[in-house]
Amino acid sequence: MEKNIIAHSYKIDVGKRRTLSGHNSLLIFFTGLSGSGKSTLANALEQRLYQDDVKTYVLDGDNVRKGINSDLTFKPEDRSENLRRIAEVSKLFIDAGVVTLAAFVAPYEKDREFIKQTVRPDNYIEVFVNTSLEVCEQRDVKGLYAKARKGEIKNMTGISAPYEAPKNPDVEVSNEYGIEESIDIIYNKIKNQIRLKNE
Ligand SMILES: Nc1ncnc2c1ncn2[C@@H]1O[C@H](COP(=O)(O)OS(=O)(=O)O)[C@@H](OP(=O)(O)O)[C@H]1O
Ligand SMILES: Nc1ncnc2c1ncn2[C@@H]1O[C@H](COP(=O)(O)OP(=O)(O)O)[C@@H](O)[C@H]1O
Repeated sequence: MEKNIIAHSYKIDVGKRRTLSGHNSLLIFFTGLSGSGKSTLANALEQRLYQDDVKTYVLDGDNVRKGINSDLTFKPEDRSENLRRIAEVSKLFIDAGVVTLAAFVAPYEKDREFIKQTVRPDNYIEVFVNTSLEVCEQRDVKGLYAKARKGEIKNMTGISAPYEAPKNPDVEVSNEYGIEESIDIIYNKIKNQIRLKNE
């Protein structure tokens, strides 16, 4: 009992923590087809924020699907579970004051809405990387589209599984913009929501 009281007295309540200098609560969520440029843009934006001394972390397939979510496939229900866990992890990161950048296909509207509600809508910026299937397939960064066309991969988004395009994203970019131009667009959208270290 006493232990609980002591533990509680050391807890900073979330509202107070958010007023600490440099504390940020933001999830920048990049959605789009495989090869659309999500990871490239998330990492480039992270570099830009790094120059502002903002604490960041990038979540993507490389560090999530190979680790905490290595038990999941690309069936719709597993994608939902993948994104549910990503939402909960993002919530912890942003509660710790880290600007979190997430790059996932997230093809279903209901899963994206779940993420938004989990981190709270005020803390959520949706970036739709609207690169066409044609361009993604030409890039075929990981050779997945070729495999999907040959039937070697099932449930490939854009080929044999759907992508529900966001109807109302906060930001939309595409391959018509260069990488730097896309970063400028996204940065301008979020800069007022980022608290700088020395503010
Ligand atoms: N069937 C199928 N469909 C789509 N993508 C596939 C598939 N199989 C493997 N990959 C690779 O896994 C990455 C997508 O994983 P995500 O966790 O972002 O997907 S999802 O949000 O759960 O839908 C995706 O990474 P990115 O290319 O970075 O988007 C692919 O490289
Ligand atoms: N305007 C652009 N925005 C983002 N990526 C681009 C752009 N033009 C070309 N690319 C290239 O497209 C590829 C996209 O791959 P990646 O970022 O891994 O996509 P995703 O994470 O969506 O699967 C990279 O090789 C990147 O250099």
